[in-house]
Amino acid sequence: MSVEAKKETRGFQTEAKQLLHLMIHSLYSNKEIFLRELVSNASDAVDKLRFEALSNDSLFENDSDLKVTVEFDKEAGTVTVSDNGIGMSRDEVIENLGTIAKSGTSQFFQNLTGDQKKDAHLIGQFGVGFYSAFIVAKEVEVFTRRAGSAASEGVHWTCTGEAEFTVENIEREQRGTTIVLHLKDDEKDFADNWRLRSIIKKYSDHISIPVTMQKVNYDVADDESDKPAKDAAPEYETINSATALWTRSRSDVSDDEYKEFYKHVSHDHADPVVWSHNKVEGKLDYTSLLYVPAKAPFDMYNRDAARGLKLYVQRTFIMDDAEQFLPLYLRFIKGVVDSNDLSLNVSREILQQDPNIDAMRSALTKRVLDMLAKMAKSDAEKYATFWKEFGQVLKEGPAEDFTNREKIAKLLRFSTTHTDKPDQDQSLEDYVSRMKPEQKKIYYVAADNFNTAKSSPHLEIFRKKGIEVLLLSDRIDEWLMGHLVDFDEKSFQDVGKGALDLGELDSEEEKKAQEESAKAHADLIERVKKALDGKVSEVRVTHRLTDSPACLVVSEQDMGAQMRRLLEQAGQAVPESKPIFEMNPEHPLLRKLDQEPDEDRFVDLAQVLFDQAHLAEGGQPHDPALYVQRLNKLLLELSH
Ligand SMILES: Nc1ncnc2c1ncn2[C@@H]1O[C@H](COP(=O)(O)OP(=O)(O)OP(=O)(O)O)[C@@H](O)[C@H]1O
Repeated sequence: MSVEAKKETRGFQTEAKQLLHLMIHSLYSNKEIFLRELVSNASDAVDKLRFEALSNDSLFENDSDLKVTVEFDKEAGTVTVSDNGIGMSRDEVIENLGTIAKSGTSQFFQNLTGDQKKDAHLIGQFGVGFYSAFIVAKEVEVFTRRAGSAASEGVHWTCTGEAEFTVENIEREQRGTTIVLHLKDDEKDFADNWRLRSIIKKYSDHISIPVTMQKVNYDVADDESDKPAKDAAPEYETINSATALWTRSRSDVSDDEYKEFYKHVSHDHADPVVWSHNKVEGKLDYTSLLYVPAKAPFDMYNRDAARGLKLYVQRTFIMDDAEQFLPLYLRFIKGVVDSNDLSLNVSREILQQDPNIDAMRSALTKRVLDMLAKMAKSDAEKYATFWKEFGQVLKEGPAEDFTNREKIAKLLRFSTTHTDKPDQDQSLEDYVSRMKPEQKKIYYVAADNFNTAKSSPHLEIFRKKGIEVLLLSDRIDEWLMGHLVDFDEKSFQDVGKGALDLGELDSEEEKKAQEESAKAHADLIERVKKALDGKVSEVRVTHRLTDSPACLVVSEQDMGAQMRRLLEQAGQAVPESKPIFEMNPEHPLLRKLDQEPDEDRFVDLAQVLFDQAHLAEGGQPHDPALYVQRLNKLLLELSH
């Protein structure tokens, strides 16, 4: 049955056009990567065929010698990459080569700065793929047919890297894909035997199927040696090692090979930061190769974003994004797991139910946590960069993974009053090593941003006594603290919660003085309580303040103030609770208040102090206009 050629010209999606333009310009200094990308895609296509053929042998069409072939024609100025993999249907060609249907694409474009250097870096994180062909080609032709389809359902796609591409149906005997690059005039040097071979060796050695090229004729003069042998039937030879990299022993794989393999599995353009390669034998039999990327992907916080490892069973590719092997808080890890125990027709559903997968998941989780701990120990600078990219995700860990709470806690980094800098670079072990002998708890303050945390009135007594406090300002921090409970047998204490109990950090005299102060100010406490009329649950004198007149505290059982604000912003119902108002009776304003005979002015001043306590912790007065009125009234009286 012949299929109508149906030639059509289509426009690229606008973003694809922009991406193409940007890529051609920003990757100009590393042009040869186009071959890596095309060979990588070809190898993925072969993996997919092998997988689909597990349940439908006929897809091999009597040709199960799976490989990628690279050819060139010096005179015509072309380089051709062919595979006998899964191929594409007409719809798939349009879908895959005419749109960039990736989540995060629009964020990517929002992040572009116009500065070519910075943007080149961004494009690295995005992955360049098929379009990189246009770095060296003025025109790209794709000939393809999906495995299992009729020869008449071949497809021919062409594009000159401008706004449009064409597609038409063609007859194609051979299943799989052939990509022909018509090189730009100044890139014709790529149509060269030795150049192509060395690029394949450099970037595609780890590809597990053979990457072949035509044999060269060594018997002729040097200038002829880059021409294919003139035999009747051309002979091909394999250029790469063609063994799955993870099956090789660690000592046989160079760092560069590990890095190139990472780029193949992750579609990332940048080098990974660290990796861990392990064979496990015994009850379970599997190999894993896990990588930590250098940069967080744009869609790390998108719930639907792809995550997980590439799963192989006895070296046969089974699926991408197998998410059952690692917990969500390690979703940034890339790599491969190859099991000898699973069945070749394993599905996502089966993976979810298999108890062996749980065992692998906890082993792989430990492996990743150990790899991170090792990096933190051996290279603080590297770890700091890692933390900047992925720290927020790791903070989800203690809530998700109770068993590894202690291990994860050791990996956390914080800002603290020890450095008073926004950089999160202090570990809990650092904190504990600096604790005073009498100190029993790890103190923290949580606020909307670093500056509010750092200037929180709750810290005044801690600063005076030289006690270190963690300064938390990430959205997830209070959630994290709710799940950490303790570290090194020391519990965590929010300095804005409950009555301040410094335990042995306060001397007996100090404790006595506090009790006496409370008694001496009983009248003032009553008056303020009346003035604040139902807005607070309690009024008391405090000794946590040295410079501020007053602050707010929530009771031990109540939700922290920062968590409350976050939930309110998200439109969630938050249980009603009133703060405790703590005053510093030694402060001149409080002394003045204590002696204020005019009841109206007393109420105004008490209300202003209450509203200011809200402001100081990054909150809002309940009635900002009324606050301003009261404050102005007091200021005017002052100037009389
Ligand atoms: N040789 C090929 N055979 C079959 N399908 C292919 C081939 N090359 C590309 N494709 C299809 O085109 C899609 C787009 O390829 P492209 O290289 O742009 O992106 P990718 O490989 O998915 O990811 P990345 O851009 O991160 O490399 C692929 O996902 C694949 O479905």
